Formats: sequence, structure tokens, C-alpha cells
Amino acid sequence: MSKRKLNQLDIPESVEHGDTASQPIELTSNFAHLELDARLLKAVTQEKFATPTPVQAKAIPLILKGEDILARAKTGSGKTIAYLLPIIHYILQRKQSLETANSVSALILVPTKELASQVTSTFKSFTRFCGSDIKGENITRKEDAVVTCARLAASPDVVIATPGQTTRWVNEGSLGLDQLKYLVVDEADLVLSYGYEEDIENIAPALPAGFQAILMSATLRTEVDRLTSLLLSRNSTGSSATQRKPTILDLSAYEAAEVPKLSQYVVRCAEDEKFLLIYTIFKLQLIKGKVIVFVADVDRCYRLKLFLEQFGVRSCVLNSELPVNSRSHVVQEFNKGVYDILIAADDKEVIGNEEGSSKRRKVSQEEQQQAEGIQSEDVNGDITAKHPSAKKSRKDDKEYGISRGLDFRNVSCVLNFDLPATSKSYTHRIGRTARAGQAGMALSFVIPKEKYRKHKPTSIPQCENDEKTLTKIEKKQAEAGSNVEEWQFDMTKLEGFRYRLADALRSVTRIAVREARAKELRNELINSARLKQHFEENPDELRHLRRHDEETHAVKMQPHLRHVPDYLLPSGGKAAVTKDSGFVGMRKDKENRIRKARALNKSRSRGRLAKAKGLDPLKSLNVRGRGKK
Ligand SMILES: Nc1ncnc2c1ncn2[C@@H]1O[C@H](COP(=O)(O)OP(=O)(O)OP(=O)(O)O)[C@@H](O)[C@H]1O
Repeated sequence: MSKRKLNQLDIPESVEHGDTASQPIELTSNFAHLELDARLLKAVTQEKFATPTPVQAKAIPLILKGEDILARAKTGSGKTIAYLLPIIHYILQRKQSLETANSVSALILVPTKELASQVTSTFKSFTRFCGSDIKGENITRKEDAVVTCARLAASPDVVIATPGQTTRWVNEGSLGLDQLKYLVVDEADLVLSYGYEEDIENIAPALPAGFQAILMSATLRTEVDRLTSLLLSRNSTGSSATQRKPTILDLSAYEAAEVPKLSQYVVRCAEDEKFLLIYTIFKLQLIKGKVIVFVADVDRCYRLKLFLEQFGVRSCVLNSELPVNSRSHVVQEFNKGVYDILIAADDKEVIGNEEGSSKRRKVSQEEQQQAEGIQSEDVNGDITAKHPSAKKSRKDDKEYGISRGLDFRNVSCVLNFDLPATSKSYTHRIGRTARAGQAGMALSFVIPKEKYRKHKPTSIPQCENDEKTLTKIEKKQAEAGSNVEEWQFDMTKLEGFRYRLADALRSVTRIAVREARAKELRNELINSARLKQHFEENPDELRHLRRHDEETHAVKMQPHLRHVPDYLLPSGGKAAVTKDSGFVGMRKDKENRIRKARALNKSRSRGRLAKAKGLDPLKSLNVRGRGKK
């Protein structure tokens, strides 16, 4: 039995907390020490989780002890399991000892639908050995109200929802919270930023006295204080009472002691060079493994996808326009390794200026008034205000969120093709890699002021203040003990690729992007369960739709672009392009000499052949050379 004392896990002195946290905290090296239900431990073993992460080791005993907690731990530190395991354990134990009628024992509030479906799937994984002893329902799915009502009528033990959906169903009387034991707010710092303040105010009076609050957050920003006071300063009748103080678990000290596993780089480049760089990175495999490429908006998503497609580089796309089921499906496919490159439009960043979020909140409240899942303005208050062109209304989903909370597995690199607007958003984007103790890399393309608006076809307004944003990012990362380094990339070595870049960029026209966007949506609609039935009954309509897609050649494909001929490769191979250690050299100089020697031999034998045929070798070579051009 090996237990490790971790006295450096200090609870900040300014924070009030319960008895448990003031005693020395022990980090157990084994899940078995947490004394959880055997069925849960079996599931943990099956997931191949050997050791609880710090937040799990600390939070699980406190939750089991009945304390309100507010846990702050970095993204990817295993917060979901930290609250799910003790909750499931409690419900299983209670059911064993008491003959109680089914009721909702735990409500898990999350800011986005994607996160709701991810938490649900984690819940399912960890209850797989519990049979029908415990039931969880995700009520954020887009489905008939009747279906949701029916699912809630069966009184699931655990309900996973956004605050918006919770308010709706509580108000309609379909979701009873009077027997609630646990209220979890996952990504607590984000919930108010998403404009859910009013919903939280509505939910608070419905909570019974004595419920236990579990708040999970990546930061301890003022929003979290506000949320805590909204939830914990009311009694069951909704009137104000003395505020309960949750025990605060701040894992910063522990995290600071960890060896950083994330390397961060930036490369300053011109607007069109972003495309050149990404082409080179993928074509020469400068980055190996799974990569999430973040871009500024949905159009950019398809533009980049179409651009890469021309070089035979396959990718999948994730954006707020896609139906939530499709988004979950994309994440699953990416996690399974069907795709190695995922292009995500982070157009609903965890936005707000660095100073505050009042403006954002206003935007979000306006959004709140709209029905969920229907046409809505972009939530990026700041960006839309600065760039009227981005103001257009479109079918995106206000509960969409990529850079926060979603668990992309084994991502080796987060590539900020477009830098986010805030350092906060940057932190959350890079949190998609180097998760659960793994190593990772973040690479960001930055447009210097003097290069902004210099290449109209690839210019976007979001990049106007890249340098200012980068300064803030560097400052924030330095505060957290991390460095953002300059990536030593030798652009001169890529000259040979430039004409291909121009060729490919020309093909990705605005019409092509629009077509690709529409086609993807059509495909998703065809695949949606309801329409599937419709098309089964009306096969002609489906045929018509498919024919339309076949006829739509969004981008004129240029087969020659798929292949990178040797003569285009920089001499010295990949190593010559970048001196950075994050990259693996592709061809050594020695090998290059062999290649050159082979090429020389080949041309000599061509010369001999031509001589044998009575041709003037110089002339024939010239003709061949011109033909190639
Ligand atoms: N004890 C553990 N051992 C190994 N892997 C773990 C452990 N706990 C969680 N993980 C894995 O770590 C990843 C991150 O977990 P999780 O999504 O819960 O983190 P998080 O802190 O909630 O992150 P975020 O704030 O980004 O949502 C998941 O893939 C999860 O399966």
C-alpha cells in the first residue's frame, strides 16, 4: 500500500474550508484506496486508469464526506471522473441500503451540448457494470419534447443538462429537484460567460436544503464567486440565507511542481504564408500524430479543408453549424483515429476582453431570449462589434463550444492557424493537448501588424491585433511558468512550394467554400435519423440530392498537387526547414547525396540511350525540360 503525502498541495489561506482540507492531504497512488464500489473499480481497471490524478485523489474523499467543494485544476486533469465516481458510488450504496423510490439524485450542469454528451458517455463507461442500478439521462439532445418528458418521467438518478434546458424542464414541472443530493457545475467559470446567469437564478430556488455543491473549474475567476453565491446563498424557499462556503481545492501548487509537458511555439508569417506553412507541415509530416487546427470561423474551416484536400491531405471539420449529433460523431471519429487532422472553427471562443465580461454577458443574454438551437447571432460580442462583416446571422448553435471541456484523445499538437482573440481562449485551446500527463505541442501562426491586410484573398479581420494578443498570451503563460518560444522556421527553404500554393489557393474560391459548407450540411441532414426515414419513403428525393452533390465540383482538383516531387523538397530535408527539436528530420544529408548520385546516374544513362538512338542529347533534354514546365 503506497501512499504519498503531498503537503505542497496548500489550500490558499484566504479561503474558508471545511475540516478535511485543513488536515495533511494524502495523494493515494491507487483507486482501491478510495474505497469505491467494486463495480466502479472494475470499470476503472477496464479504462486502464492506474493512479488517480491529483484532483481525483483530493476531491473524491471530500465529496464522499459530504462537503461542498470548488475544485480548480487545469484542463485535462481528470475533473469529470473526480465528481462522477463519488456520485455514482453514493447512489449505488444508497440503493443497496434503502428501498427508496427513484428520484433525481444528481444534476450535472455543463455549458455546452458537446460537453453534456461527453459527460454522458463517461458516465456510461463507468456504470457499465452496474446494470439497471443506476440511470443517467442527457436532456440536451435535440429531440421531441415528448421524448425528453418521457425520459424525465422515469426519474433518472443522474441528469446531465445545460442550465438553459434545466430551467425549461424545471419550469414545466417535468424535472423535480426536491430529492437532489448533488449539484455539479462542470466548467463553472464558463457557465456565466455563456449567459446562463438568469438560468442559475431560476434553478437555485428549486434546489432542496442540504444539497451538496460540486463546482469544477479551470480558473478561480470572479465568475466562479458569483456562481457560488448564486447557488449557495439561498435556502430552499429561495430567500437569501447565510452563504455556505465550499472547500476550495486549488491544485496550482501541484501543477507548478509538475514538469511542463506542453511545448509552445509561435511563428510570425504573412497571411498567405499560413497556408504555405500548413501545407509544408502536413506534407512533410513535420508534426506527427493527431492535430487540432483552430481557425477563426466556419468559412475558414472549409477553405482550409478544401485547400488541404488538393494536396491529398484529409481532414474533418467541426463547427457550430453542424448538428450536435454530427459534432459528437466527428469528435468520436477523431478520437478513434479515423482522421488525424481536425479543423475546428472556434468561432464561439471563451470570449470577452481580458478585463471583464460585462459586454459578453449582455450579448449572451440577448441570445438567451432566442429559442435554443435556432438561428442566432455569433456570440463573439467583441469580434462582431469590431468587424461588422462578421455580424451576419447564421445557423449556429449557442451551446457550441470546442475549446473548452471536450475530451479530444491523444492530440499531439494544437495548431492555432488563426490566433484566438484572448489569452483565455488560447489557454483553453492548448488544453486540448498534453492531457492526462501526456506530452503535447502548441503552435500558433501570428500575423505581424506590418503584414496584416497585405494579401487580401487570405486576410481575415480577426488577425488585426495578433501581436497584441500574443503579448497577453505570453504574459499569462509566463505567470503560469510556461514559455512561448519562437519557432525557427526557415521560410526561404519553402520557395519551391510557393507556386503550388498560389495554384491551390486560386482554386478555393468563395463559391467553392459555400458549396462545401452546404454539401456538408446536406450530408448531415441526410444522415439524421428522422430524415433517413423520410428518404426511405421518398428515394427519388435522396437520389436528386445526391446527384446535385455529384454535379457540384466545389474545387477543380489538380492531381499533380497531391504529389511532392523530390526536386521541390528543400535540400537538407525537414531538418533544414526547422531547427526545432519538436520535429523529426526526414532525410539526412548523407541520404541526400545518395539521391543526387542516383539522379546523376539516371540522367547519364538517358544521355547514353539518346546517343544510341542517334539523338542529340542536349536537344532532347531541353525539350523534356520545357515539356515539364
Ligand atoms: N486517473 C486517470 N488516469 C489516466 N487517465 C485519466 C485519469 N482520469 C482521467 N483520465 C483521462 O484524462 C482525460 C481528461 O479527463 P477530463 O476530461 O475529465 O479532464 P478535465 O479536467 O475535465 O478537462 P477539461 O477541463 O478540459 O474538461 C480523459 O481522456 C480521461 O479519460
